[in-house]
Amino acid sequence: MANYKVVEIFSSINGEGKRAGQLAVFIRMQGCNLNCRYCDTAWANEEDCRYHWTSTEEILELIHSMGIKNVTITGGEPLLQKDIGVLLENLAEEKELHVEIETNGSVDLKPFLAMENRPSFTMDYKLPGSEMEAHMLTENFSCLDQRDTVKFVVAGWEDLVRAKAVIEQFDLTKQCSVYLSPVYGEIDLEEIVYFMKRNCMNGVTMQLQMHKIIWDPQLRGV
Ligand SMILES: C[S@@+](CC[C@H](N)C(=O)[O-])C[C@H]1O[C@@H](n2cnc3c(N)ncnc32)[C@H](O)[C@@H]1O
Ligand SMILES: Nc1nc2[nH]cc(C(=O)O)c2c(=O)[nH]1
Ligand code: SF4
Ligand SMILES: [Mg+2]
Repeated sequence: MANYKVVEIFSSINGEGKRAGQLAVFIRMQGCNLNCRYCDTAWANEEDCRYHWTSTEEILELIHSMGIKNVTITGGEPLLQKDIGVLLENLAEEKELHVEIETNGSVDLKPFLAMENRPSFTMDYKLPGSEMEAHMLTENFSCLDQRDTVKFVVAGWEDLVRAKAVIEQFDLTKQCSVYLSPVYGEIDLEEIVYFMKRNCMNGVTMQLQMHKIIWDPQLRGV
């Protein structure tokens, strides 16, 4: 039986991405292969973080019991779960659901492409401010289409400059949605708008994490 290390399941409005503001069920998995300097869920990556081995059936049942049609799988790094393909296949069969998966840009997406009704990927490209850029697999860009998003979380000017270079090098706005999002509380928000205007960044969306405005940014399960 396929099981997953789940640290929390909750419903909220999605604070990020194309469906920001809509209700979603969040499934957060334990563990990550990266260690972004600013990670807001570092607690979920700790070896001794308490998790619950949860089966595919239990996850499906919970989603149905909540009556919510958007599902966000996150972590930690959800694509590191050994059986994640089984969960994604099962969710893909539920045609009324819209499933998205938040992934850190270091895990190969190819194994998940063949599936019918595959989930939407929101793939981070980690910038210098994360100290994790060396782990990025740029081959992943060619796996993405209009269902998907590349997200750049920016800590400062250097990150903005690098994000622009990557967007241009891979012509990302033609391929998928492209988002710029601030590292919470670190960068002057006006600086992002100024940079976008100065560089005429058409087709790029700036987005703030809505849940950190509504609730205490440290709060879990929202
Ligand atoms: C916690 S991660 C989990 C999924 C996956 N490991 C990843 O990095 O995409 C979910 C999203 O939160 C973002 N994030 C983490 N810490 C943040 C912070 N301090 N401010 C803004 N966004 C942050 C990540 O960049 C990612 O887009
Ligand atoms: N409300 C809310 N929306 C989110 N969208 C992506 C999240 C994540 O942690 O991946 C997240 C989260 O933690 N909370
Ligand atoms: S990849 Fe995601 S979960 Fe892992 S450390 Fe970075 S932001 Fe946190
Ligand atoms: Mg979060």
